[in-house]
Amino acid sequence: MATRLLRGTLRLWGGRAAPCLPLASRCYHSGGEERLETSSAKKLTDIGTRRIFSLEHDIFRESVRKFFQEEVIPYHAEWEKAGEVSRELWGKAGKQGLLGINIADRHGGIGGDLYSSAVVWEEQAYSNCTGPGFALHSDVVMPYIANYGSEEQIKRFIPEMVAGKCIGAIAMTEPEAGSDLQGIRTNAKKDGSDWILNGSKVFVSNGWLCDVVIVVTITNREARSSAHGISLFLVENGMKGFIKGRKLDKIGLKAQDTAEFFFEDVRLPAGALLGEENKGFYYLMQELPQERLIVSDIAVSASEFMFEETRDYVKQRKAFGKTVANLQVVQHKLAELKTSICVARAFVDSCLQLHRAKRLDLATAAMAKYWASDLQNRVAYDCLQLHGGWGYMWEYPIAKAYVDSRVQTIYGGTNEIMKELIAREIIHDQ
Ligand SMILES: Cc1cc2nc3c(=O)[nH]c(=O)nc-3n(C[C@H](O)[C@H](O)[C@H](O)COP(=O)(O)OP(=O)(O)OC[C@H]3O[C@@H](n4cnc5c(N)ncnc54)[C@H](O)[C@@H]3O)c2cc1C
Repeated sequence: MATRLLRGTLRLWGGRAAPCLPLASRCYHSGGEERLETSSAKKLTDIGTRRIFSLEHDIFRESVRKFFQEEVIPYHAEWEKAGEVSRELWGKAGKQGLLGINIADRHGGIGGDLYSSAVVWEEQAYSNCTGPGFALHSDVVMPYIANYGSEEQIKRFIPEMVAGKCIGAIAMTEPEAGSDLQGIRTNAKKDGSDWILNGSKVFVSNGWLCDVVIVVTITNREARSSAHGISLFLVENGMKGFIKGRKLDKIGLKAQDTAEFFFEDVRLPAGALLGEENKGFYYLMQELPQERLIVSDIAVSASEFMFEETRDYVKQRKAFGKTVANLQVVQHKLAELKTSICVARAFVDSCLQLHRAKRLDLATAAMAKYWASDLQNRVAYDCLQLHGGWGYMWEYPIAKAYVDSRVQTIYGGTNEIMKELIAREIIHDQ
């Protein structure tokens, strides 16, 4: 399996094997002291920076960057019009070894480390293309199946998902319940050994294209709290009574196929239950820090991208006989932006390190998500402003980056909920 991760890499090495692989199961040399942090690098998006990464990650990053440049950027405008990316892209990503990187190879995943997954999240943010829901599929949905699924479920779904033949989604939010997950109404009742599922879900990323969706469901209304009566089910496209409503018309993420679902007496076999009955809320609490870490890493990466776009723009745009970059007020704004982004990068890199060591707690992940996504929106605002009127035009990448930033403070748990989690930890009696 590991060879798949290196497929792109090998090309760069002229077909020779790279010195060592960034595998989850293997101890490898980190980059060490000689690697520049982004604050000292020529560009915030440079390859070969940040001490959490190694040379092997750099080689992998080269191949991922090339993938986004060749297979995603040229088609993205077309996908924005269609409201979805092509299925073919998923197959190409699977062939390139970009899906399920951090899933153990004993489960049919690629067996790469967390940092290699982060390389894919970051390179997608640098490409300014938000259509492909790779991070959600690989690093949100697949871990639930790998960590809580039966052997049969793992064998059935993981290899197909790694190949990009089966697209995954997760449906928690309902029209009447988002932040307050315990208020969901979608329910499953036992009928012999089967379950009968009824209800609806909304805002499901990858929803239109997905082949399998994890549905968060009430299974015990009499539980001492609703958190103790929630279960997860794997629901497959084409099941009778599983209806995909429509692709939702969003202000940004135009190529992302966010959808709504209806479940009308969907008969689920016992084998569709993911993990144990009524343990769903516990599984969500275990997995949500990773989802929030992804949002924070993407937020900082998007900020790095917007900063570099803006640096280039102000250095060539002329006003009052000199470039805009020559104006001191602009220089100070750039200094503020760069400092804020580099400070956020340092914290998020430290969270990546903690998570790799399985030490990232709920409140720290919430801090990263809240801080980085808020920053992304401030950076988007200031960078668009520095582009003047052209920044408001869709043909300029900053316009797309601006609208795509907005949702980051909302999904994965709103930033108000993040503050609740952080505050709870602060006032919690030791
Ligand atoms: C593009 C997009 C993609 C998404 N993808 C997915 C997905 O794949 N799967 C999925 O399940 N969901 C997804 N979501 C849903 C997202 O996670 C929810 O929108 C989010 O959790 C907020 O829930 P809500 O929209 O119901 O807002 P509400 O819960 O109704 O909140 C409304 C406002 O009240 C505030 N609020 C609520 N409770 C509190 C509180 N206790 N203290 C302070 N303020 C509070 C909120 O912060 C918010 O500002 C997606 C959403 C979007 C927009």
